[in-house]
Amino acid sequence: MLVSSIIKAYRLNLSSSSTFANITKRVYNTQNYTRYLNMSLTQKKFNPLKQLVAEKPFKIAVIGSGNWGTTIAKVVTENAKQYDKLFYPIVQMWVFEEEIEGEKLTEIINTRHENVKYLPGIRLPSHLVANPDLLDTVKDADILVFNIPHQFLSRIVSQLKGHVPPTVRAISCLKGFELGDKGVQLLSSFITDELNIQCGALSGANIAMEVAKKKWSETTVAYQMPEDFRGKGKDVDHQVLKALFHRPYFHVSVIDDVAGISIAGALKNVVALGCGFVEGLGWGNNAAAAIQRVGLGEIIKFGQMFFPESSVETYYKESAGVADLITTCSGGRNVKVGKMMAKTGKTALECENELLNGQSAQGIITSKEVHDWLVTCNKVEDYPLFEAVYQIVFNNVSMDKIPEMIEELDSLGSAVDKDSDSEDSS
Ligand SMILES: NC(=O)C1=CN([C@@H]2O[C@H](COP(=O)(O)OP(=O)(O)OC[C@H]3O[C@@H](n4cnc5c(N)ncnc54)[C@H](O)[C@@H]3O)[C@@H](O)[C@H]2O)C=CC1
Ligand SMILES: O=C(CO)COP(=O)(O)O
Repeated sequence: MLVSSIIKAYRLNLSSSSTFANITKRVYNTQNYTRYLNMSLTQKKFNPLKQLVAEKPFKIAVIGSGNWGTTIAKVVTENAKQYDKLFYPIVQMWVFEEEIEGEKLTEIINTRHENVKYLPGIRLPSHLVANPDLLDTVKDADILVFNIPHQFLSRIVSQLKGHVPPTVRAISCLKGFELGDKGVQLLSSFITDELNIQCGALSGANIAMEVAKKKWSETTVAYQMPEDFRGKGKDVDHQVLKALFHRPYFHVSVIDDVAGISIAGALKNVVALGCGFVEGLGWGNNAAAAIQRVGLGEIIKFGQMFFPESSVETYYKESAGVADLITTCSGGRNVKVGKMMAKTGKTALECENELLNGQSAQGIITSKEVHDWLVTCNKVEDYPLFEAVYQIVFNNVSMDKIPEMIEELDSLGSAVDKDSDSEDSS
């Protein structure tokens, strides 16, 4: 009886535009959660996304094949196979070609189904095709998933200009900003402006290797429906994006706040460098937590100041917010680079080269982009942590000075420590 009413609830939901998350909420609301847990797996596996059908299955192309690029390509290829009425089963992945011990990386991926350089030890689906030709990769694609280190985006986009019809939709998985004539820009907005295509973003607490190993995590996809939406089954909407990225081990929440998730994703990399500094100095967990607290405040302030369309809620409710800050500061590449800088005295670029085997710690460049932008706006003093990270990375300022550099002034406008110092010496 209960089971049939839950299945009925599922079906009711199907006829509305509810998402999987809403369905789960309804099950919770029945207050028969324990009995729900005891339902057979077959009943639980009823998946409303399987009902989605496209008039002509959407072709997917992934641009990028690094650590996260390859992982996301694996995720969407698994879904292309699962949702065969919605997606074309073969996914193209553009690879910046390089030779590994005399063999082309694309050939290795296409024959051994492993990206031995950027995602070693992970078996890739056989219908994921590595392609060294950018324009051939995107030919006839309906959905472009951008996933490269953000310093390469503008060059890639300029090569794509004139080769992507305006009906194509895109998602940017990059974390960073574009700083150009228009000031500081979201990468999704940059893609939209340059290619004249609608572009959303994917961002979350997602260390790539964990997702690649199918360890459970969450993410946030943000997409605003375009004015020229062509209709259900003909165009990309939130449900299609859920089907594209959601896996049993990779839970997706789809929202509208592209700016919020993008700002959080870009700036947490700068905070993670700062976190690495204090950890590398051996200052302990309290110091790391202090950096994250100040960092979260500056992230939210940056969003409100420069992208007022972003929602503060996104920073604490979504995986792309504080959860991403926590995971990156625990085990990401940026925190590792910061730690190594503190322990060895080497520069950020030396540490990136030595630690990451061709991968990128995006916080290094982002800290410069943020600094340059804040200088332009005369707002440097409002972001003492971002500025401290920039000064340490680019001007060799001593990390020991972090507490002074980020210290908040008391109501009298003076730093409390100065008083206590004079007490000590008296
Ligand atoms: N790795 C991770 O855990 C996560 C990364 N991200 C974000 O995803 C984006 C992509 O990161 P990853 O895939 O990890 O890249 P990565 O850090 O592994 O970078 C290596 C990639 O850059 C490519 N590359 C090197 N030189 C190039 C050039 N001149 N032009 C074009 N490509 C070149 C390499 O071929 C390789 O595919 C970044 O913005 C990152 O912040 C987001 C979530 C998780
Ligand atoms: O974005 C990430 C986790 O969500 C990865 O962070 P790193 O680039 O610091 O590894």
